[in-house]
Amino acid sequence: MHVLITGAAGGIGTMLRELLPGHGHTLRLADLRPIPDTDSLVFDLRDSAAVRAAVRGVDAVVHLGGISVEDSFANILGANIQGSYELYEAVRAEGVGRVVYASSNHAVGYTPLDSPEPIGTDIPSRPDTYYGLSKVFGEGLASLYADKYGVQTVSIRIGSCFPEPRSARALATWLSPGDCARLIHAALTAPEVGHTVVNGISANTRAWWDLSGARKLGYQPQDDAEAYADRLPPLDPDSPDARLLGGWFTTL
Ligand SMILES: NC(=O)c1ccc[n+]([C@@H]2O[C@H](COP(=O)([O-])OP(=O)(O)OC[C@H]3O[C@@H](n4cnc5c(N)ncnc54)[C@H](O)[C@@H]3O)[C@@H](O)[C@H]2O)c1
Ligand SMILES: O=C(O)[C@H]1O[C@@H](O)[C@H](O)[C@@H](O)[C@@H]1O
Repeated sequence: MHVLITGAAGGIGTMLRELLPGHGHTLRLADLRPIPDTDSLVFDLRDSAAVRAAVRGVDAVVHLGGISVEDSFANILGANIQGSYELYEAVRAEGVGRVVYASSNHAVGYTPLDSPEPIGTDIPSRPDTYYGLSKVFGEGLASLYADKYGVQTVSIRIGSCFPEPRSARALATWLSPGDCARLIHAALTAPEVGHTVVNGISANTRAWWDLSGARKLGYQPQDDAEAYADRLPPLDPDSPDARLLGGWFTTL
């Protein structure tokens, strides 16, 4: 498939630039920042004309662009809320069939981790930050554009996607680079997804998230954060990281 990646200069974008071509995809790259040694597109997602030109002719968009941590409401409003709106408007207008949307665990970050059952995606929105709130908006936007205009989206509530787990919390939430590419490939290619929300982590021994939705798309995770457990300090059972899905973001 011909795929536009927004936010392609970022952490996940950098991993996907390496890994998605191995799944058979041809990439067009976009970000606010130039990507050295590439002919990437450089524009702000709030620029509707630039966004429209960027999506023209692709089969799908992997939408990673935006602010990926907590910030002022004004900044989140521009980059994540308006930026995602401009992206969906462009996709609709140019007849692009599919978006893979980088949602986040922080859309449901105040969910308590006290259930004996794995946590699915059929839980209420409980954003833990303005950042998480923008991900609730993004999932709502995807739902609207699927129902009203037939734009298909897989919204992936990503856990913690970094080269290695960075904390004891990430022993549950880690999404390895390889599994991230496998999940995004599944989200790009699964038939008839309408708007589907899935959780996005590796096959972690300590996972509290249910991966059945992602597996239904064809995702077969191959990594487990447990391999890094010896190197990380233990989880304090009284800390937000142990008690709430969004962990320390609830303290921001
Ligand atoms: N890394 C994770 O663990 C994780 C977890 C959950 C969700 N996500 C989501 O996945 C996506 C990618 O995450 P990441 O870790 O690579 O983040 P990142 O911050 O490294 O990358 C985001 C990119 O978006 C670009 N960007 C920001 N504002 C923009 C704008 N107005 N117009 C155009 N581009 C803009 C930035 O320049 C940056 O390169 C983000 O949407 C993030 O919220 C990431
Ligand atoms: O919860 C997490 O670990 C991650 O959640 C993502 O949404 C954020 O973009 C990232 O900065 C966090 O590290």
